[in-house]
Amino acid sequence: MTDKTLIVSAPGKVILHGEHAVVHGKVALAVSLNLRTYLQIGLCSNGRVQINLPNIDTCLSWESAALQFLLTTIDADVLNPKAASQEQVDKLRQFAGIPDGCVDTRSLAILCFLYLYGAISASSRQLPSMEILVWSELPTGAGLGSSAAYSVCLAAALLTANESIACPVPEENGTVRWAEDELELINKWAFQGEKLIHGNPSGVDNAVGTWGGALKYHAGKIMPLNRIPTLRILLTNTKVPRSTKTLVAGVKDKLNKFPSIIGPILNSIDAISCECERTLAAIVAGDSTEESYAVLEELIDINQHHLNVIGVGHSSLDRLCQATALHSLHSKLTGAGGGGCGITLLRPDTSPSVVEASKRALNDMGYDCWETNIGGHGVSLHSPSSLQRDVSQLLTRLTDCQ
Ligand SMILES: Nc1ncnc2c1ncn2[C@@H]1O[C@H](COP(=O)(O)OP(=O)(O)O)[C@@H](O)[C@H]1O
Ligand SMILES: C[C@@](O)(CCOP(=O)(O)O)CC(=O)O
Ligand SMILES: [Mg+2]
Repeated sequence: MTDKTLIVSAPGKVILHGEHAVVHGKVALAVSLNLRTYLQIGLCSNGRVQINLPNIDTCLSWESAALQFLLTTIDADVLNPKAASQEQVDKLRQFAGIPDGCVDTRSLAILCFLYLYGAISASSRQLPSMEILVWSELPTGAGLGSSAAYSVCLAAALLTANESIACPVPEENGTVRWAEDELELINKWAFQGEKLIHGNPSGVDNAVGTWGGALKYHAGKIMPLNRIPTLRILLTNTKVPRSTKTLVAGVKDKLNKFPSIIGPILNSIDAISCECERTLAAIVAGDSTEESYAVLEELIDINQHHLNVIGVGHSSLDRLCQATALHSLHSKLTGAGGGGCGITLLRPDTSPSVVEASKRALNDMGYDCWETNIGGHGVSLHSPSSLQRDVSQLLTRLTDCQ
């Protein structure tokens, strides 16, 4: 068991195309964001386990002895991650006082932590005393993969703390990543965490959180996208709350109810992702960029209509699309929809005045709006001095008031 304080981080993501369809085995294209979730873990000897989640105003602490039931409830092999059974989830719910069917932010975060902590500790038959602090730059529950970044950080930190994977040493002012097989293990455990939060996740979000960059995800296969141009994307948060778990379940119900109506729409979304990939490659190759951007814009419009048809749109997102269309810009929801965030594609030559006017219009509607940098690196371990000064100060302040 390592005795150091560790700081890990993982990026959020933007799904360009394929959300929801990817849950049903279709292709999705996703890129990591420069917004990250940070987790600080310190092992201690006070016989307690504490988890502090300031983004969701939650700080819980248990006597390790009270958590002993985890070792009898969860019989997991750390090298072979498996999903929590219904019986295990029921026991975790009972312990944490979470009624069945509760999908609020706090309940899902606690269930995810308890399962990963119990399952990753189960092989060593020990429940280490620790303090964990998780803080994120990502809005929670807005379609930017905060749940996956949370699960990836927890998996990486817990696996490193109990020495199931190596504890690489970052250089002064540096960050370091794990070996490929260790990243695979982190990703698999994070997927189990996502299952507790999403119900039936595709795995695309935790893959981006683990590996970063741009990737194509298809039926569990992760393929890095090497031929994509530097995309300019305006990200807008409508601030309308929603739950991925509820929206994913809604699409499944619709598909079961109308398989021959919804099935073809999911196939069409799959085709949109593939066409988008080809068009991005054409831009990199320098083929008629103007025309290619026009294709990307049309794909965004078609997909936004499809997402409305499968029931994951929202009037706040319709207003976002209309507001940007007034400036000849094209937008779609990103992530689970139902509110949350939308993306607007900017062309390389979209003028600053158009961007500013669009942002102003969206701000006036009460939305947050900013131009993003995409392509943040995957899950990483930080030396404290490598953190940006504002992040470092915030973690210190939050640690001091624990
Ligand atoms: N920083 C965080 N602290 C605690 N819990 C978090 C944090 N970020 C995400 N979560 C968990 O993830 C859930 C949000 O996941 P989800 O509905 O999939 O939205 P998204 O992944 O788009 O942000 C929250 O309800 C919470 O349980
Ligand atoms: C709707 C979905 O495709 C993406 C969900 O993303 P988010 O949780 O809204 O960031 C679900 C999934 O792929 O697991
Ligand atoms: Mg999520």
